[in-house]
Amino acid sequence: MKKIATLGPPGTFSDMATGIYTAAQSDTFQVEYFPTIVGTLSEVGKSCDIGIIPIENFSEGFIALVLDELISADLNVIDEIILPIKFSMISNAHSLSDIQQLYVQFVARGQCCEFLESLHNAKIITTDSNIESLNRFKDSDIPSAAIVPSTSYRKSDFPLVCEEVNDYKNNQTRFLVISKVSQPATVDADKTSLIVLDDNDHPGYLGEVLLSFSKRNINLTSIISRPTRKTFGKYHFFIDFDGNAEDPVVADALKEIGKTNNVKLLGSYKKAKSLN
Ligand SMILES: O=C(O)C(=O)Cc1ccccc1
Repeated sequence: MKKIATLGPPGTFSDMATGIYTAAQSDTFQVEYFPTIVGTLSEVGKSCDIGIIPIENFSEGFIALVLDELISADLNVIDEIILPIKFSMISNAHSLSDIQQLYVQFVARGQCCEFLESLHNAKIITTDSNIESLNRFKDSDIPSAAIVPSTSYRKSDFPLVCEEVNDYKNNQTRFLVISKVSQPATVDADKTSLIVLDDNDHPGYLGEVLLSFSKRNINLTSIISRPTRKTFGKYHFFIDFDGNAEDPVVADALKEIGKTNNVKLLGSYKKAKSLN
């Protein structure tokens, strides 16, 4: 049976995304849980065949440490999943002003800024997963709180619950399905991800890359840079676009870009539908 790595413990949003993915596959998978996002990624191709990790929140943007891992590791993207994300705050205190400490996962923190700003007395403790926040809160013996997935608790168990503490009602996160072994793109793959690695900086560098797409009418869906962390002012570019790398027009664009740039093709896969 194939093994799939995801962020644990069970009940995280990553676990939910994993459930959606596995339910749609003909293969059966054994889910293996890891305590951190980077730890999850590092098990892909080792103890696990594939992995599922969050890559982008619709308001906060990309998760930098995932982008950095994709630059340095030899991994392929084979699918994506978009999940609605709703957070609640649960507490053992009776009023917000009594809360002394609050646990929140480091990605979740940026999605609940307004609510967290309103808590003046609480010390914020960041965690690696939303279920770690839940568990550490349950273990605490002082007035505490946690930001947790709205599906992860029973309202009647806590004296104080604030629902939908996420800044945006329509909050959602995109997850990638990652594989070490490159897999042939499915026939319905209509999106491609790549990284243009900065080792050819010159005037017009990015413009040339973009022109290879625009002159072929290929629609970019995202472009983002990450610093090389070797020299100030040097960046790698992550580009997502509509189309399959095996489509002749796309292949032609990639060939042209590849002539003068070091391109890391992450993969072509079926684009997930954004939720309204
Ligand atoms: O901790 C989780 O539940 C995760 O899967 C990471 C995460 C955090 C915030 C939004 C989406 C995913």
